[in-house]
Formats: sequence, structure tokens, C-alpha cells
Amino acid sequence: MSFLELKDVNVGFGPASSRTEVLSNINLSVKEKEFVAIIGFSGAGKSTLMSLLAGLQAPSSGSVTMNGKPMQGPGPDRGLMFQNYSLLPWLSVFDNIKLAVDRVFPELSKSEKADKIHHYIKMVKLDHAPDKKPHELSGGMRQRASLARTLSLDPEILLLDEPLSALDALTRSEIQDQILNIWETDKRTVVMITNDVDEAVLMADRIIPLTMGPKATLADEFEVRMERPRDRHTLNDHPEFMRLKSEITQFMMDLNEESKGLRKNDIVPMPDIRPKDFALPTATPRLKNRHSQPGKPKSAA
Ligand SMILES: Nc1ncnc2c1ncn2[C@@H]1O[C@H](COP(=O)(O)OP(=O)(O)OP(=O)(O)O)[C@@H](O)[C@H]1O
Repeated sequence: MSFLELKDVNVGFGPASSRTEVLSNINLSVKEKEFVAIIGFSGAGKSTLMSLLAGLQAPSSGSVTMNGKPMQGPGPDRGLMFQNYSLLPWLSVFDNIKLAVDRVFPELSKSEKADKIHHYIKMVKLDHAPDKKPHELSGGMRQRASLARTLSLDPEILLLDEPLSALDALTRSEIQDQILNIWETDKRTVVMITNDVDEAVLMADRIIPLTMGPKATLADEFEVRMERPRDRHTLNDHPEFMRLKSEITQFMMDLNEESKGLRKNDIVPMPDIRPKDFALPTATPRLKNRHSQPGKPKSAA
């Protein structure tokens, strides 16, 4: 049975007269403990898709189910992590995580909560900085704090919406490795949105492209049949990595070209009409006499 399932889902915004159909006919089935990457262009509807999976957005039609039950609103069983860190700036790393833990595990004692928080702070290698406020952290450290907060909720599924795209390449690979380590030890289900083909092939079991919007839909998936753990340092010599990377990149480029072609068809050719004369109309009497006093005809002087 599917763990998370979207069936014939459509999402549109706005009234009928000016409606934008963002997602169309989305069918997605995610198995437990799977790592699925959704890859797509900017503005295609990736975040809208993620909001559906998180229960933050209801479909206009179709169904979203988790564990066979219709999804009704967001819940702690789904841990969301966004590109922006969404940490409260006036709270330390520890207190940001505590806020989430207090809400989801009110039954735990103070020391049990502290143990839990420190466990995740250590997992993301921030044990040297639990008392630091977000402004005292680098971008990568903030994103790790945000990951620790998400993990501390013990979610059944991690929903990662381009969580690493604002980071430099080095920090990005470091956090990719951490997410992979956590996923491999804890074996949680992950759906990650990315626009980076290398990242998708390195991390995922399956990669599903989202076509260009409006009416974006999921295209046929690419299965990543590469053994784990995957070593980023030797990936470029791995024939399967190179094959997938080139196929997916080509597929995305074709999508882009196709959508440009569709846009061209939207352009209505105008008839080649030229005005007969570009000369300005002759000055009006009002302009001509604009310095003369009103109500005093010139002839009367
Ligand atoms: N609440 C909303 N009301 C109206 N339009 C919306 C709403 N949410 C999203 N859209 C529109 O849906 C389209 C897809 O937006 P979405 O944020 O899902 O794309 P995206 O692929 O995540 O983009 P990006 O990569 O740039 O973040 C956009 O045209 C956006 O304007």
C-alpha cells in the first residue's frame, strides 16, 4: 500500500474569470521509507505540490491520502523544511527546537525534552552552538538548526522544499550528506523538491520531473538504480550517474524548449498596418494663444 498518495489532483487559484490552473492531473504514490525527488523549473508549481503533501493546501479536485486516510490540514507527522530557515530570530537554536518539541510532545518531562533537543542538535553537528541566536549563525548552520527542529518532531515523512538552494556548494554538499546519513539510519520517508539534477541523482531512489506550468503535471519517473551509500567523490566516474544526469538534463531542456514553443503559439500575429502620416497635428488655437489674456481678443488691442 502507498504511504502517501495523490490521485487525479488539480489545483487552481482565483475566480473562474481569472483562474490560474497551476497543477493538473497529478498522480503520485510514495512508499514508506522511500526517497523521492521532484525536479522542476522555477514557477512550475513545486511549492504548491509540497503544500499539498504537507496538508497546507487542499486540492481543487482529486484526493491526497496518507496511510490510506484523507489528509486534513498540516500535522506533526509531516516535517516540512523550506529554503528559508523560518527560525525565530529572538530564540537560541535550543529554544527554537524546544518550541516545536513543547508543542508536539507536551507529555515529556523537562529533562526528556532537553535530551531530545540535544540529540538532534548533535545529529546535525551544532553541539557547539545550542545557545546561539540565528543572526550569530552562518546560512548552513541556520539550515542545520532548521533540520534539527524538523527532525525533533519525529515526523513520519520529511518534506524538503528546496532546502539547500540558498547555500554555497560546499555547505550544500555537507548538509546533503547529513540528510542522507539521517535518512539511512532513521529510514524515514523523504520527498524533496530540487532544481539540481546532481543533487537529485545523488540522493533519491526515484526522480520525478514536474512539467512547466500552467497546468503542470508529473512526467514519467527516472529510477536511480545506484547502490548506497553513494560516494559523491566518485560519482562523476559512475556510468549510471552520468547516464541519468544526461537523460534527465536533456528531458528538462526539451520541456523548456517545448514550453517556449507553446508560448510562441500564444502570440497573435498583428496585421501590417501603418498610419498614413506621422506628422503631428497642427497646433490648436488654444496652444497658439496660450500667452494671450483670456477674454481679451487680440483684435481689440
Ligand atoms: N495562493 C496562490 N494564489 C494565486 N496563485 C498562486 C498561489 N500560490 C501559487 N500561485 C501561482 O502558482 C504558480 C506556481 O507557484 P509555486 O510557488 O508553486 O511555484 P514554484 O515552482 O515553487 O516556484 P519557485 O521555484 O519560483 O519557488 C505561480 O504562477 C504562482 O503565482
